[in-house]
Amino acid sequence: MHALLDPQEMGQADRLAAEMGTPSFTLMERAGTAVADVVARFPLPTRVIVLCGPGNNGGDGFVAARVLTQRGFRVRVALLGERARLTGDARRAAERWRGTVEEPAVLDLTEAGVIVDALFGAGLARDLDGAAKALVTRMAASGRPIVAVDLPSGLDGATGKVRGAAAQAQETITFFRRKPGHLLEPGRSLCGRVRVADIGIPDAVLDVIRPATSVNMPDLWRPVFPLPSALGHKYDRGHAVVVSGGAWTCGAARLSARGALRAGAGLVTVALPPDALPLHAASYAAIMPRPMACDDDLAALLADRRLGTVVLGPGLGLGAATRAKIDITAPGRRLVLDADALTSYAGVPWALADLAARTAGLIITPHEGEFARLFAGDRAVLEAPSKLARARAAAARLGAVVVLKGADTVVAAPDGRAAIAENAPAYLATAGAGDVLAGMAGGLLAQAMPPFEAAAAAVWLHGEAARAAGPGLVADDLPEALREVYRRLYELFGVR
Ligand SMILES: NC(=O)C1=CN([C@@H]2O[C@H](COP(=O)(O)OP(=O)(O)OC[C@H]3O[C@@H](n4cnc5c(N)ncnc54)[C@H](OP(=O)(O)O)[C@@H]3O)[C@@H](O)[C@H]2O)[C@@H](O)CC1
Ligand SMILES: Nc1ncnc2c1ncn2[C@@H]1O[C@H](COP(=O)(O)OP(=O)(O)O)[C@@H](O)[C@H]1O
Ligand SMILES: [K+]
Repeated sequence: MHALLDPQEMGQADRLAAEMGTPSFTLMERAGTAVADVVARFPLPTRVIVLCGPGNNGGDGFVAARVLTQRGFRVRVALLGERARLTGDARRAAERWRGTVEEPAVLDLTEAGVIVDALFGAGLARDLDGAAKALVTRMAASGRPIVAVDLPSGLDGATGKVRGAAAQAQETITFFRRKPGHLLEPGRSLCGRVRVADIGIPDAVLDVIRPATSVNMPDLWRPVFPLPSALGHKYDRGHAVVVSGGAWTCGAARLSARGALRAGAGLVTVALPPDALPLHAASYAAIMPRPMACDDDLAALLADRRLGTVVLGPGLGLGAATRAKIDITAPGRRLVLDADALTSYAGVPWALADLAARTAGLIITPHEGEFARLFAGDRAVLEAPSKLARARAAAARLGAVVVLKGADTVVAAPDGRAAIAENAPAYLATAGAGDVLAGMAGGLLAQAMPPFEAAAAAVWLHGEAARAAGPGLVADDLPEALREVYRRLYELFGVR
């Protein structure tokens, strides 16, 4: 699993590594050397300025400065704070640096060919202000390439938020595993290219730490991903239902239905108002339209308990009529709720929690606007410290899997597991893309994937489909592009 460690967990990894035989100063030596390796890609005789902070991030900077000097670079080192106040490993690293330690104020940062930002990393404890903020602001204004040690200083590794100030890095070198702040915006953008250095912390520490957050990658959901079997048939591959709006708004449900089919659902039924029939029939011949002139028709259709998975929301309209359809559908079924379905619960998340308890599994797929509307007034959720924490709090509140969308889509489960996506290209933000995603999640849920894994797989596949379709994509391209993505995924999973 591509685990992500928050700063506390990273500290634990550090301590466990020491218990398993690798002293923390050895880790610092390796970390600083790894930073030097990255900086050494700049050509000799590049002038390097290393800005060290008062803690171990600064210690890494001292090590990097020493190694770079040995390799022939011209290195100047400045320390934020007093040298006499350095302690522990950082003090030892500073003692091994034989050159001058300057005041940051005397340096012209624009003279640097590259700046090493070793001011603050995992130990950032509060917003930058005073001299620290001024130095980071100067560094940002220098226009020089910056290599950040662990994190751009001022970026919070747990949240991806900027605390006071942070300078755009060209590259960031972090250690052992990435942190959530490397993936959550604006952190991801600020880090530039992120490299992960192996500094000798054994993977076995993860068995103790058991991190709950990971990058959304296939290894997260591979064990439960539905692969077609030679002995199987379409009825083994799940039956998803998409509930459609009328003729004027049914494009959204058409996209969802196509997403569900291409994600591998064996059958997709669309419950639709009669005026939407020609449009759905023209969309995919493979979908099965069923008339839904009134709620009783929906109830009659769902009397067939094999229709166990339902997608509701895209283009469905707001308010009581939509809530009524959701009420009819929920008991004992797996549901994906998106768009209008979510806004129909604006400000009453507890009603959605009640509903979730009646389902056999619920995934919700809000974008930030829908999320804010749904949880309006719920400060514990809306004011949680990061997008990751908000999604987790929401999942716990609802007893549902929450897909909080965006460039850094977070999937969170009520049990605390969470995954952050990093594969969605910016051009995925286009009308209807979310409708396809909801359908794909429904398609995977129908194939008996558990809700967290179904949601995570849908998000990853959706991002890959966008990349496969390429720039200029419209939402209609996404289900088609899934064929290529599945072909590659099957290869990866060894399916012939
Ligand atoms: N864990 C590992 O396995 C490994 C970790 N390694 C490295 O250690 C780094 C973490 O080191 P760290 O814990 O010493 O914290 P660090 O980022 O240097 O900052 C703490 C210092 O900053 C200060 N300070 C904080 N906020 C401030 C503010 N807003 N404004 C001003 N000052 C502020 C704070 O002062 P205080 O809060 O005590 O007043 C303290 O002096 C990690 O990022 C990685 O580079 C590697 O060596 C390899 C192995
Ligand atoms: N900047 C971005 N980079 C990558 N993906 C994005 C970005 N912004 C939004 N997305 C993705 O685009 C999709 C848009 O969905 P949504 O907002 O529901 O649109 P719609 O309602 O039109 O379908 C989501 O999957 C979201 O994660
Ligand atoms: K840093």
